[in-house]
Amino acid sequence: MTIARTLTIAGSAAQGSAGIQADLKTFQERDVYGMSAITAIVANNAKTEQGIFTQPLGAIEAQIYAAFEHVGVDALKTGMLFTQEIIDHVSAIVKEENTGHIVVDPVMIGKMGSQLLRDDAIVAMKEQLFPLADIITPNTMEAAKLLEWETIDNIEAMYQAAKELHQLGPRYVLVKGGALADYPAVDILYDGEDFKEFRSERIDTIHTSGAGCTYAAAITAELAKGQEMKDAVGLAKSFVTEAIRHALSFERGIGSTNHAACRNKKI
Ligand SMILES: Nc1ncnc2c1ncn2[C@@H]1O[C@H](COP(=O)(O)OP(=O)(O)OP(=O)(O)O)[C@@H](O)[C@H]1O
Ligand SMILES: Cc1ncc(COP(=O)(O)O)c(N)n1
Repeated sequence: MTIARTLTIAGSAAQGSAGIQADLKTFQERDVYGMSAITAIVANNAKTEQGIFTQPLGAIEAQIYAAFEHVGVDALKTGMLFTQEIIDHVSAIVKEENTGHIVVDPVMIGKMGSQLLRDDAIVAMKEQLFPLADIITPNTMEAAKLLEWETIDNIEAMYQAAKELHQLGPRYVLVKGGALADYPAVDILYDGEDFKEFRSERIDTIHTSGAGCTYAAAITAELAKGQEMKDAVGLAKSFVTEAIRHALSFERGIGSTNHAACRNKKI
């Protein structure tokens, strides 16, 4: 039996909703083979680096090589990379090894407030990683930070941001509008020529931890299976919308996107 092979290079989110955990759960739900290279272990929900345990560069490198050498990779995704050193190292390996698709989710701050990318690592993300990417998937806050804009608070600004981010070298830019509370959940895809909007109704829930990771992981899975980018994003959008609709509350603040919400549906 053959199966599409996916790799996530990201942080471990101990509470299970986001990061590596969200990615592997999503890969499983999308019927692809999932592998992981853990960059950091995140065991905090607070606004400090306490509880963030960065992995040594050698350990990150060994995990990525294990995936490429023992199995092979049809598509990979990056999530929390945290430091400039990790971005430089991962970019160099991916450039040398990869022949498949690359999805870059420029994770910066977790929904629960953890800083997941240091400010001095943003330049490396833009210069080293974005030119390698088939698609980058910033939310509005991340897009504004990448462009050194004060804010992105409407759909016109999302369009403009997608255009400017495309100049940094990725094949596609997907600006996610989940944080724009006055609008439906609109995301803008741009390929350097054409725009496409992906819309869903806004679901009234606070339990969206992991939504961005789940969305990018689902895109990665669909690309690994051979879908074209627009179809991959469309399928992933439907998947993440259901995961938010059936989100899990653990009655302790922000709960989790439900990665298994589509298990018995045809999406
Ligand atoms: N309340 C909501 N209802 C419906 N869709 C939503 C809602 N919030 C976010 N989304 C959608 O979920 C996907 C993830 O977007 P979001 O903007 O939350 O990413 P993110 O901020 O990177 O997520 P995370 O911080 O969880 O990684 C997008 O398709 C977005 O439009
Ligand atoms: C290790 C890790 N990676 C990514 C996220 C972002 O996801 P969210 O913003 O939903 O918490 C996270 N919280 N933790």
